[in-house]
Amino acid sequence: MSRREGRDSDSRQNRVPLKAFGPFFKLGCASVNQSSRTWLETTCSSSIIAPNRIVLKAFKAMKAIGISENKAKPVLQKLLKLYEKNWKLIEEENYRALADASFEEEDAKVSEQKKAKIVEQGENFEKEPLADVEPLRPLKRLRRGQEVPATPSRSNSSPVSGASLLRRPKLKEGELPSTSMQQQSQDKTKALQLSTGNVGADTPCLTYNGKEPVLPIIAFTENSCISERASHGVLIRGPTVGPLYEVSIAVIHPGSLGIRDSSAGNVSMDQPVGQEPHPSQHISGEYRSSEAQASLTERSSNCELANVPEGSHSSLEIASSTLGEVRISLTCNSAVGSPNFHKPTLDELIELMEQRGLRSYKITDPNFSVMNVMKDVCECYWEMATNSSHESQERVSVMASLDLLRKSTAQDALLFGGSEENICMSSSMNAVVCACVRQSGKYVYSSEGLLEKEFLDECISMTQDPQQQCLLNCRCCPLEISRNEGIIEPCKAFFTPDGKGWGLRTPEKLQKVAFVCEYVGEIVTVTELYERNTKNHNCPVLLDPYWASKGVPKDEEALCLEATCYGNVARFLNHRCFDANLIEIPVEIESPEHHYYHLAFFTTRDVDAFEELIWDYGIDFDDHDHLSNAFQCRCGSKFFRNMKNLYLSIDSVEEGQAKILA
Ligand SMILES: C[S@@+](CC[C@H](N)C(=O)[O-])C[C@H]1O[C@@H](n2cnc3c(N)ncnc32)[C@H](O)[C@@H]1O
Repeated sequence: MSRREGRDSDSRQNRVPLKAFGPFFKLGCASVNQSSRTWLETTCSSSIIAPNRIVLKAFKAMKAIGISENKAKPVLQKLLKLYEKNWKLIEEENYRALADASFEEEDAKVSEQKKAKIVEQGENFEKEPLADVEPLRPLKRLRRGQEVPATPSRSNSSPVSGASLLRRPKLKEGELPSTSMQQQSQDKTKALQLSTGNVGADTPCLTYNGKEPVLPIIAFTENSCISERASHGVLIRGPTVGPLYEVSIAVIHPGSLGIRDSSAGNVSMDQPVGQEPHPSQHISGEYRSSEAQASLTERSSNCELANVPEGSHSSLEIASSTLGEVRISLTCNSAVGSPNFHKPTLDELIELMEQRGLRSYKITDPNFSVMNVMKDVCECYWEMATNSSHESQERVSVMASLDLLRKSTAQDALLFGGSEENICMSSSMNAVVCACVRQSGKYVYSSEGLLEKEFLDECISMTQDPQQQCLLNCRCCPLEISRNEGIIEPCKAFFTPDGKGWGLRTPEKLQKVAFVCEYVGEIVTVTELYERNTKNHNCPVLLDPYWASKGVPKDEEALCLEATCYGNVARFLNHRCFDANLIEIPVEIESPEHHYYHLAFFTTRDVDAFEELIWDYGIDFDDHDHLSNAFQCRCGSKFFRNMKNLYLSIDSVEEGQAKILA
């Protein structure tokens, strides 16, 4: 298994398997299929239920949480019809669906009553003197088509011209004031506890006096706290009275999670059955790396707005795959017209879901996090989109992956010390820092993230004619030129006069920075290298620069180049301490991940004709544990590192020279 594969499988293992969270997504905060999405709208006849033991058991369970048989019965009928009499679904989680649906039903009734009352009282309120009017923060924006009011600062008490003013409600004794943002945030915390059914006896409960819409505060019911419910559902209340507001719902944008884009996904409000969603309610995913950096708070505040039409929708769909196989949605009780509606922030929502996950589903994994789950979900349908034969999905996923590739390679190349204009993109998988992009290199992707036609044609012809393989690489790189035009030819092996065995030289004078040749050899693991136990080692070169930086280096994983048995002329290059006339430079050709590279030799200074070509092996001659101890250095450099063998070395050099002269 390659190093890359190894890492991928590791990360897969660390992933929380999605199916483990099945129930978590299915109820309360998420639904998984079309039928459950619209179950509240379904009607059915009462003849479905027979008063048998199973039914009585359901009623008993409802009674235990304060729902009378009379109330539970019609709801159960609907559910049975919807679930096609599948009792298993109804019995799940101690009749969770039935409980939730009963509450919804009840809320809807209360809402109707409240609605009438609020309208009536609102009319009276209009007649009160303006002196008492305190400006309140208007909801974010009025509905499309209405004028958008300027947003007054909360500290500024003077009303902003043209803004619609909302009134602060008068609080009854014992009620929580909501005059400061801090107070609101405390309220939110409490409200969050409330909505998960986790409330202490002394938990205050904000009530509504029925006069005006109040400051947005997270989900409270009017007369009773949500805590009275046994339900654990995430509840977002939308306004059902007064003007229709466009409020920001905590939409989790897959692309803003810093992960691969769930390109096929949509974010939309539920629509009544049979109705197409309005295009404005869809937010198509598009990966933006800058968004990926954004904090959670920023992300939530950047969310696009979704319409919450009056008196409708029990479910807010956060994300879905195009074909609807996967859906994540929030239960949204907009049937109850609570002017106390407060848009939950993403953090609040996550906290709530985590509490829910930990409590209701007894998740014991300390690393459980909703964001991880979301990430998994998005990754899952990313994969679905990638594998799907659906044309648009394919196109989107290809675009996204190219975009990712482009960004990551460009960023990596910059990390490698290049500048943007120096990034060579003349290969589909390549982003190397080199000057050739200035001469002929072009960016191979169009602005839409699609491959340039010319490049595509080139790739196709290369596939059809393997002889053209080299076209994939950057044809202006010295390495490619040398392959095609044979720069290596002038280098000749010769027997050195100073006891180093064979060496390499060129009959031509070489300019400084000239490319000389590539180091070619067998690719073996470090373990294999040691196992070979080659006595007369050529200098093995480690090919993975991150080998040691990834924790404990593993010899069986790290790859290196070994030229003892197979290689090119570079195998005759001898070592010189420090001031060698060649330098080895790693060059990326095919690898997009910067782990493996080719090794190219360039001159560090002008080199005379027939001067030996030498490079610094970079070995530590005092390190007796390693292969470097295999020979005694005779380079004769004044920066000689093999001090222990200094005299031996000089003797040998002189001896060798004497031999040659003779
Ligand atoms: C890559 S090979 C170079 C070609 C080698 N001289 C030959 O005849 O095949 C490396 C080997 O050359 C010898 N060698 C290279 N540089 C040397 C140096 N500075 N002093 C002594 N021996 C050297 C060592 O035996 C070393 O293991």
